[in-house]
Amino acid sequence: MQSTAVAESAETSADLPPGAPFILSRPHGTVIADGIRTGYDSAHDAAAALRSGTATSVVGALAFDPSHPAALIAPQTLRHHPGSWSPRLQAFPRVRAGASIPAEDEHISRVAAAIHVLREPEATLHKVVLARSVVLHADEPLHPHALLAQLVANDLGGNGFSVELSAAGTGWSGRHLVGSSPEVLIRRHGDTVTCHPLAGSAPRHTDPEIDRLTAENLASSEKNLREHTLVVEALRASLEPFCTELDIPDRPTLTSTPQLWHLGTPVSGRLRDRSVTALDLAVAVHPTPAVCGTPTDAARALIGELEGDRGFYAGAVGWADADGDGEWMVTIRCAQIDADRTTVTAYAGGGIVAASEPDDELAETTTKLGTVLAALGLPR
Ligand SMILES: C=C(O[C@H]1C=CC=C(C(=O)O)[C@@H]1O)C(=O)O
Repeated sequence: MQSTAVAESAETSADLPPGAPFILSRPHGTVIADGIRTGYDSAHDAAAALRSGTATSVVGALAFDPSHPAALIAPQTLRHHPGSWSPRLQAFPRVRAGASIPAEDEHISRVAAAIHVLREPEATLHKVVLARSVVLHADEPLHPHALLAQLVANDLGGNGFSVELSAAGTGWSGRHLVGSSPEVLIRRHGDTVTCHPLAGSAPRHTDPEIDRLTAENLASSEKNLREHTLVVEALRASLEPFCTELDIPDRPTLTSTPQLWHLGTPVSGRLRDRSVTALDLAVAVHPTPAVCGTPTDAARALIGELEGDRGFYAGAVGWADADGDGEWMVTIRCAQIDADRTTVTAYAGGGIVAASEPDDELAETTTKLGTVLAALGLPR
């Protein structure tokens, strides 16, 4: 059995070594991994190592497509700090916005084509999440932790993550995934399982009255409630076999980021079998219809056809320890930083249902891209 140093620190401002391969900052605590004992490109191998005690903790990222390599490691040390990370902000190199992939018109056409399929009288596809990316160019290498620091500082809850992706193998060496996700895929603490699926969005407004009305409209929007229900029902089906009790409110509540309002449902359950780890649960529930669609296989096939490989966007990042506890976030509001650190690709998608409108869906992705763009000092 390996021994990984697991430290609990009382410091509020966690020290982040520049080479740390993993950090997850959350309002209730920050987890930092340092050093790499073993890399795993298979989530199943990592989960087995954790169960057998070969690894005493596992951190990293799952790709959007579960058949693609994961970027997981058993770290040398895993440190837990109370509260979110208090970053020291660093100066950025100049960053310029490049191409949208696909072009905005093409994204609108793809959404229109998906809506056509969803509206067919005999449609078996009920929802698909379509995404686009924007390529950004930095004049000088951009350290992933510099972007992370700004994302954490901008987020009200101090959410943020940075993961080194080399463990995924060829093509991923030296690349990073950095973001500030508001969506909890799964959290396990003892026998308590929680998650907070989000689906259904509206942009924030600087005028408080318009902002309030926007939120109210979102809470009663049939189209957004439909998008949301599909995610909650998929999670119910995935979690039921693992839980003796499952508490799922009938209606979602409003939750917000600096850029968006979302519909969210706080789900909680009691774990049937304590040998099931947070990583096992993440693998079991990913990808939810918040990033893929309903039914999963048909939606994933359409995404593959229209977008190609998403890499680690719309996957999951998180940690699990020897007790099986851990937390995994959905990798949205994020960017992949290439190995030379001058090319940064930011991603955003949105759930499409029969009642969606293509222009609104383009606007929604633009708003979501604002999380990363604002952190880099770029206008939306
Ligand atoms: C897929 C993304 O967001 C998901 C999470 C919240 C709301 C969503 C929506 O309203 O479409 C998406 O399901 C993204 O930000 O790239």
